[in-house]
Amino acid sequence: MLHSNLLRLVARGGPKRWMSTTTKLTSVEVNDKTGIATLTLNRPPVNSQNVQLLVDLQSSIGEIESNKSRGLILTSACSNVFSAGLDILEMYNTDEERLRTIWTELQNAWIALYGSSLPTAAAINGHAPAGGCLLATACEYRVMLPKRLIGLNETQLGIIAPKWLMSGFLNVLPQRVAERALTQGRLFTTEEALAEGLVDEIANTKEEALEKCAAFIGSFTKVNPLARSLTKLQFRAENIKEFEKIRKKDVEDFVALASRPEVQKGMGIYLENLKKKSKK
Ligand SMILES: CCCCCCCC/C=C\C/C=C/C(=O)SCCNC(=O)CCNC(=O)[C@H](O)C(C)(C)COP(=O)(O)OP(=O)(O)OC[C@H]1O[C@@H](n2cnc3c(N)ncnc32)[C@H](O)[C@@H]1OP(=O)(O)O
Repeated sequence: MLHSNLLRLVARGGPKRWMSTTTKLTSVEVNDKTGIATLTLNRPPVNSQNVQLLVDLQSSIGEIESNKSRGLILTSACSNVFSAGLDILEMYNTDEERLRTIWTELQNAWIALYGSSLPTAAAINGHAPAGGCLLATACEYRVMLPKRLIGLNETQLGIIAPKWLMSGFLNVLPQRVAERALTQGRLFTTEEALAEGLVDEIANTKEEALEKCAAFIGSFTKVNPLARSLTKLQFRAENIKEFEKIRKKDVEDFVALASRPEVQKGMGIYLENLKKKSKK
């Protein structure tokens, strides 16, 4: 009781310490009382994942791990979007070297989060399609605001999510639900996501979502951290091993796919439609 009251107080603006951070598109704030770090994605308007955001994300995860925080909460500074996934503008009309860098940094960011020994939770305070869902499902626990969308919608864009990118999704959904959702490119509403187990709880505000994530991380207070992390990593080891085997080839596959003229044309149309929609 005392512990959960303390978490609530702290989530509402109790004593906080800003850590020194050299990154710009992510920030890290460690709560002095709980030792829990909040990692915020801060690339308005939609936290689309460009190389800089992905590199900053890795650096912030490293910072949190080396500062021995008790856990990590991933959230967004954007008011209605957790992350819109990869920055399509950055993948459009570019060269192979840039594509190689984008994909390598996406892989690096995913493995840093998925393979983190810390307890991790996502406070999903907005839409989380594609790469946004990837980051959320790399965490161990998800709390989402109502009436937002989450999912791997790649097939809707005519693209294929590789196996490693589905790992987190497959960790939380029954195979049958995951297969159907991935083949349909389905985006779940928050309420549907809760019913299927893609998210763990719903919160009405970002503050409440942070509080619930902190309570999840607080649930490990009495568990030996080494035993906890080794147990977590045993569950994830097979996916990590498979990923390590194919990661180089996966980069080349992505570069080949994303450079295809018809894929580039599709990206152009998709971007145009996004822009038209945002002007309405
Ligand atoms: C796509 C080709 C890929 C090639 C091959 C890849 C194979 C690998 C497979 C999987 C890996 C992962 C891939 C991805 O992550 S691809 C990205 C998929 N993301 C989406 O489909 C989401 C698109 N965005 C939206 O649906 C909405 O923006 C929203 C629901 C997230 C938020 O809606 P709203 O708050 O209404 O904002 P706007 O739509 O008005 O957007 C504001 C602004 O931002 C621009 N924008 C949105 N998303 C992106 C994005 N992903 N990349 C770049 N820019 C984006 C949008 O165009 C607006 O711009 P403005 O008009 O200039 O203001």
